[in-house]
Amino acid sequence: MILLDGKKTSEAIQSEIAADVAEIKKQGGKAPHLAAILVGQDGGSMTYVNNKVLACERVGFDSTLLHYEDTISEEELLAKIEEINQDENIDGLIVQLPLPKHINGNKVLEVMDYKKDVDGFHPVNVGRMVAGLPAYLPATPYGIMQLLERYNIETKGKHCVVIGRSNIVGTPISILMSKCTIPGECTVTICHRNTVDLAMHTRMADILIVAVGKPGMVTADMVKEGAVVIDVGTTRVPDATRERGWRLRGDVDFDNVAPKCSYITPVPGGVGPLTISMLLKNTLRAAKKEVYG
Ligand SMILES: Nc1nc2c(c(=O)[nH]1)N[C@@H](CN(C=O)c1ccc(C(=O)N[C@@H](CCC(=O)O)C(=O)O)cc1)CN2
Ligand SMILES: [Mg+2]
Repeated sequence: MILLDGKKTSEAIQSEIAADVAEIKKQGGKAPHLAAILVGQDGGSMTYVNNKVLACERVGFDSTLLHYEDTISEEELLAKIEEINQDENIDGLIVQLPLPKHINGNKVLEVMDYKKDVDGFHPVNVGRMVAGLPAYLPATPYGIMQLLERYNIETKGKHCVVIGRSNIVGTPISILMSKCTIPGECTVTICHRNTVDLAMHTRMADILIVAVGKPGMVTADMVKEGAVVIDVGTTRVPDATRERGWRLRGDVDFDNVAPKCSYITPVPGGVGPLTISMLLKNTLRAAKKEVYG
């Protein structure tokens, strides 16, 4: 069994990005600039956004963090986004999810300039990804593709089973894995809450990607011998032995599943760190006008 080291891969990608930024600056260009909007005080979201800002500093990007109270109205938030759309200094914009219930996430995405949508969530980027046109790919699926590529994992002709159909992970990764690109060329099955006999499907998976948010839901009996298992779950579960009172758990029962796998991602240290690196990569692509000219 080989552990897919997301931390190491993420560091390698960030070094490549930093070298690219240094070259841009050497040529007299300006640093890529990411703006991040955070609404409210959710602990996980604050950690992720802070980590994004720190990662920007590490690779030499400029960043702007806009943190609003969860009392901000939808109208005010949309107006802020319009402002950033017009700001020529800012290359990429993300709105950290989840948003408070009184704000319509779809409206927020649609008001964003799709050319700055470095999360790849705007319908234009989603549509272009499906059509196989240049687009910003959502960071987590993009990170999974990087892991498969950098570990030279064969995907062509394999059966990939995805559990979860979210717009952030499950749906886009299932599309990317089915495309005629490498990684890709898989036969893909998407499973969700209404799938009958989930284990029957997962046991057929050569590549199993789990993005549900239910700690330990994939048990050893659900996994084929030699499968590649990608665990996207990162749920905070209570743990009195830790100073902070919790630890992260993935969707896969790692201890019992790992011995059956050819490759597996740990949690933490698997897919999560790549989410941040691929956001940086998209921001660099935005600054270089690689996607939209
Ligand atoms: N606007 C967005 N919102 C959300 C996204 C996203 O891509 N764009 N994805 C997730 C959260 N997320 C980034 O935003 C994210 C999740 C996990 C990690 C990560 O590094 N996880 C580490 C552990 C970190 C920890 O100790 O808490 C790991 O798995 O090893 C980074 C980013 C939902 N919202
Ligand atoms: Mg994630």
